Amino acid sequence: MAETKIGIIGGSGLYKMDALKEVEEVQIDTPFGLPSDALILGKLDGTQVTFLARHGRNHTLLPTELPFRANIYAMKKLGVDYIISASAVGSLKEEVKPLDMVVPDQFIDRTRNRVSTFFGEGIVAHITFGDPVCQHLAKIVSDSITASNLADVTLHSGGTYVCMEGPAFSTKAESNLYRSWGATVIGMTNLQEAKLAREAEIAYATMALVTDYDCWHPDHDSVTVEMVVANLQRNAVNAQKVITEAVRRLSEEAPISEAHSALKYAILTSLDKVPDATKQKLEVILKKYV
Ligand SMILES: CSC[C@H]1O[C@H](OP(=O)(O)O)[C@H](O)[C@@H]1O
Ligand SMILES: Nc1ncnc2[nH]cnc12
Repeated sequence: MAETKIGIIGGSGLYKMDALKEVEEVQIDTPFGLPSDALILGKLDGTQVTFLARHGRNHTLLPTELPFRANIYAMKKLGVDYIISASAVGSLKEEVKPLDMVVPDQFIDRTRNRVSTFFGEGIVAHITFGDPVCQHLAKIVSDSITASNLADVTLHSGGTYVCMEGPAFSTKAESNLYRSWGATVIGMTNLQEAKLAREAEIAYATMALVTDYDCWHPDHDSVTVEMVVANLQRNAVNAQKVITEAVRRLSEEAPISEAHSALKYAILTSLDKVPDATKQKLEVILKKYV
């Protein structure tokens, strides 16, 4: 099986990458169960990458049901050091319009039914998460959006992504609350991925595709799945162009990220006191340190 340093997680509307060549599907079992779908290994413009459809290729998993730990663990097992996430989001700001692209640099966690850590069962670790996105990778994604010269798409570099539980969209009171916090976009999936990727020492950044104005905007209809899907279909080709460019730059630059050493000072428990079963379970993540 080919080693691959670059992972792509495709969200709503991005269930496969048409430009992938020499494709191989691998089903990876993990101590946290099966990932959302088989991982697709292939070459994107000559660079080996791993692609995963976040909700499964037929969109069968709710945000709450996503096996976030299995997804990140499986990527780590394949040698992934960088993850680019493509995600549909609603806009919380007038100037961030449907079809625009945002590369968020902060998150607010409004989820309540999810496990967001690999640790526990005899090992305690606290990663630093003040800057939850890899700034080098985020810059590559932003620069790739600019370089792709997409008609009618404005890039917003930076901004706060509110991660809500779903599956229902927000109430107007919630949407306006997030606006009062200064947040930029809202989605249901990226916070756990970013946290678990950091724990697994994988650099993470998101290309957020704006599909709607959520429900706060007085001049726009409240968000519906129909609206999201229609805008995603318009944007899917753009998304793949940007990802191809970002993968090209990433394979050339291969920046060292602070994420790559996130566990260096984070693990509090002496490893000789960690139960063997836990060490085995986390082997893929801990191997540098044991
Ligand atoms: C189809 S609208 C709601 C759905 O879309 C986003 O998914 P993803 O982040 O995987 O692109 C949002 O988070 C919800 O899961
Ligand atoms: N308005 C919205 N709220 C939550 N997730 C979304 N994904 C796309 N649009 C969204």
